[in-house]
Amino acid sequence: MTTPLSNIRNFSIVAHIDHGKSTLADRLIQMTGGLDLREMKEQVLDSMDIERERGITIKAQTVRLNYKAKDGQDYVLNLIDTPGHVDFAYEVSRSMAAVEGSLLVVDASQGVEAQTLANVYHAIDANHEIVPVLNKVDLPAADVERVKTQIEDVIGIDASEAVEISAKTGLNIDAVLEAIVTRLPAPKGELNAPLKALLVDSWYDTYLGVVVLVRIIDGVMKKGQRIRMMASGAVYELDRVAVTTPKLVEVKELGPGELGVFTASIKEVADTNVGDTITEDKKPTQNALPGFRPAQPVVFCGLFPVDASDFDELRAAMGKLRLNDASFSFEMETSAALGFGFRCGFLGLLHLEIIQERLSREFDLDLIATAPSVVYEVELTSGETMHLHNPADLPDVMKIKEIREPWIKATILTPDEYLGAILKLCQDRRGIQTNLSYVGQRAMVEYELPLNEVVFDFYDRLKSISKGYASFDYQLGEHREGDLVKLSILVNAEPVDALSMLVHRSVAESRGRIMCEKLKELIPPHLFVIPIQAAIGGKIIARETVRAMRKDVTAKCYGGDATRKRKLLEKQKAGKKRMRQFGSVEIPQEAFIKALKMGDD
Ligand SMILES: Nc1nc2c(ncn2[C@@H]2O[C@H](COP(=O)(O)OP(=O)(O)OP(=O)(O)O)[C@@H](O)[C@H]2O)c(=O)[nH]1
Repeated sequence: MTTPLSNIRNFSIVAHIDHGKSTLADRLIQMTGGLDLREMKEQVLDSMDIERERGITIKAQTVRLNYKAKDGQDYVLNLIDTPGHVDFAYEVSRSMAAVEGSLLVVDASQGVEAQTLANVYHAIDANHEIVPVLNKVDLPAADVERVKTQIEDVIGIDASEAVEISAKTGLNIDAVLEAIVTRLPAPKGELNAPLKALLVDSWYDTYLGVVVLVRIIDGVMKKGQRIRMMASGAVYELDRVAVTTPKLVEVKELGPGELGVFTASIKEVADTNVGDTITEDKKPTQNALPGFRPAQPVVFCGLFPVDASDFDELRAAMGKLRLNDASFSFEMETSAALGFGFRCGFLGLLHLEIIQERLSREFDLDLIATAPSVVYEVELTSGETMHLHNPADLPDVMKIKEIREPWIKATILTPDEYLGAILKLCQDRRGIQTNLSYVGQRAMVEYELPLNEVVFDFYDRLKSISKGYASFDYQLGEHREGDLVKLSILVNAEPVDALSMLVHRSVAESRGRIMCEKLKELIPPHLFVIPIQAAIGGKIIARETVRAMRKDVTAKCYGGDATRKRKLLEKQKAGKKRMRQFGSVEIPQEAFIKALKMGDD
């Protein structure tokens, strides 16, 4: 017997980073007996180690709670915990499509902040009923009235009935549960219609294989059923149907309005399309649900093992990561300086750093991330056109008729106060403004921009100059001819292809100078002077020098103190591990990321 629709509530929690979303989720689980205290590890929903250490949520987690309300009825509350960081906005919007309402958590001592706005817009766009929750009222700095006014002025939703809580002490958590029941709508759906379910997410579990998270819209999903993925046409037989509390608990069936998971011996995550509609093979629904646009990579770069013999391990590791993170794309690449590696696409700089951190931590791989690039069309004087993935492969300029670069149509939403700084940023990145209008309190500006001006730090620059309030989306446009030149970086007169990039002639000199200045700070002194140069073709356009210094760290410890000498040499050896040898110069691997940040940080 499935739960009647009127006794189901599906909701997400949206908040600015660190405002208390995960702590509140833990409290709700504790209050509804999802797990007993012994099982309640700190932040039970933030499952990945990196999430716990960085204190951020990456994957949306779903929990089913059983709650006896004050009206004496039993309710099923399905909670989706969503990522707060903008890199994972795509996860947020997908989770929103699966539920009917949101708790908007705002730290009563901080007030409405960047991601509060960015994430609540996702909830508003998904037509959610929104219940404001003021958290951390235990803090002396909490100012409930100010924050209520702010929510009404900045976001434009009524906060007079905001629930005031402390997720830390447990104050008033029961009022949140009552608000979920009384103020959020029950889902709609037809029990006797053909099965129609939304594929919300999928991941790879070492024991269960591919697990798929679904929201049932109509009909019933049960073990043994033959289902069809409407986008791919693939047909599977359900091995098991379950709910996550957050432990996985098998159930006989899932009815309309319910959130749950299934396994069906699906080989890999890539066989599932998030946003797809799932129906019963022999009695399919007539109309599929509106799907999701696949997440588009915003940042592209090359990833290479510091130690070339790690290549096969890197390939295997990336395949495993891809199983769990469908938004991470990669293809093989070779570099003269770095050997074999992969050109990868990410949702943003944080996503890049997390993938790199996971690869080094979970697979013990030391990697180098190279200069970002996009795919250029190079028309040669011979008449043929080549697709250039790697700037290092640019043919001799005498053979090039023209280079065409990909452009995008970008839409930026921002509170009016940041508009000026954003227009300047777009101008500096060769942007062409095509439209400027107002959507409520927000300015909406549309720009055509070269993709190579966006791939690396545009997104982060946009966030930092707008304090995270601006949101950015883009559609790929056509390729256009551009006066592009290859900017090479030479360290100790050796070209480092991993740092070469194609840039517009008008910005080549300033980019070259910034790169040399950064590398001068990032490359440690050696026993000899190291010249660092930027060049276009054979012409040097910028130069810095790394001074020489005595390198014998043990020179200071004389006499018999062998222990100290050994410790110092061990420390020096460990430091070498993360270096990459270029000719006679050792370049630390983080230099490749930091040198490329064009911002002032
Ligand atoms: N004083 C106080 N601290 C709280 C309260 N709720 C959460 N915190 C603390 O605030 C910090 C962030 O809490 P989280 O629940 O991880 O915040 P979050 O919104 O989940 O952050 P992300 O997972 O990064 O999105 C933690 O140190 C919590 O202990 C509260 O009610 N009062």
